[in-house]
Amino acid sequence: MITADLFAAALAPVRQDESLCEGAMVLRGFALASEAALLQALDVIVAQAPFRHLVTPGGFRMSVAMTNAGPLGWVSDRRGYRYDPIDPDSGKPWPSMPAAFLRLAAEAAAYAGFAGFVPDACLINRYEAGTRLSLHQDRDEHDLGQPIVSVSLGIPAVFLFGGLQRSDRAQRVPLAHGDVVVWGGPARLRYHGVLPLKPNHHDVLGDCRINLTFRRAS
Ligand SMILES: O=C(O)CCC(=O)C(=O)O
Ligand SMILES: [Fe+2]
Repeated sequence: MITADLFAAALAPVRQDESLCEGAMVLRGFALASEAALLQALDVIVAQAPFRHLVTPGGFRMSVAMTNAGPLGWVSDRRGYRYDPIDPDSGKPWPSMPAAFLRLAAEAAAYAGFAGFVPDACLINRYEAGTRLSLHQDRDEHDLGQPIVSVSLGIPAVFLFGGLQRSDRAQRVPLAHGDVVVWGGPARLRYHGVLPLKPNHHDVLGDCRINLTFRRAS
């Protein structure tokens, strides 16, 4: 039955997942199936909590513009980094976590081996040409047993995925619209960042890249 097998192989969805290390995976195109729902939900969030440039505790304006959805939002100011249920710009709770966000995050986490992921924070980053995110660890979350799920939308970027020490050599991972990266378990505290974006254009999102990172903050 060679022919039938060939047909089955041709019809199976093409998934090209890449392992970055134990506990970390790139799921190519994983978010494409829910693209329309994600973008619609994003519009609702940004209307309620517009993108803004936060200030680091050291007093520098971050080049990435940020907002949040969910019960907790990540904020930075002169007092430090923290999760806060209130948007400091509006004085109101952050926009609620859309169902399409929750579902995608849970599905991607489960696919990468982290079943039962229920994020309570989605940090939304907007990058333009030249914007970068320097190497850092995501370590403000209470339960480091839960993974991070990161969804790339819009123009491409090069993601840096390093080791457990800042000085460890980082892998350069090109990320395109719809790609999802999941890291947890032994990879949860790996340093990571984003190289300065090259000017580019995306049909739906224009000249920017939007990244959603789902976290269990509490
Ligand atoms: O934009 C990305 O791909 C990574 C974002 C990130 O590391 C973060 O928001 O902590
Ligand atoms: Fe991060």
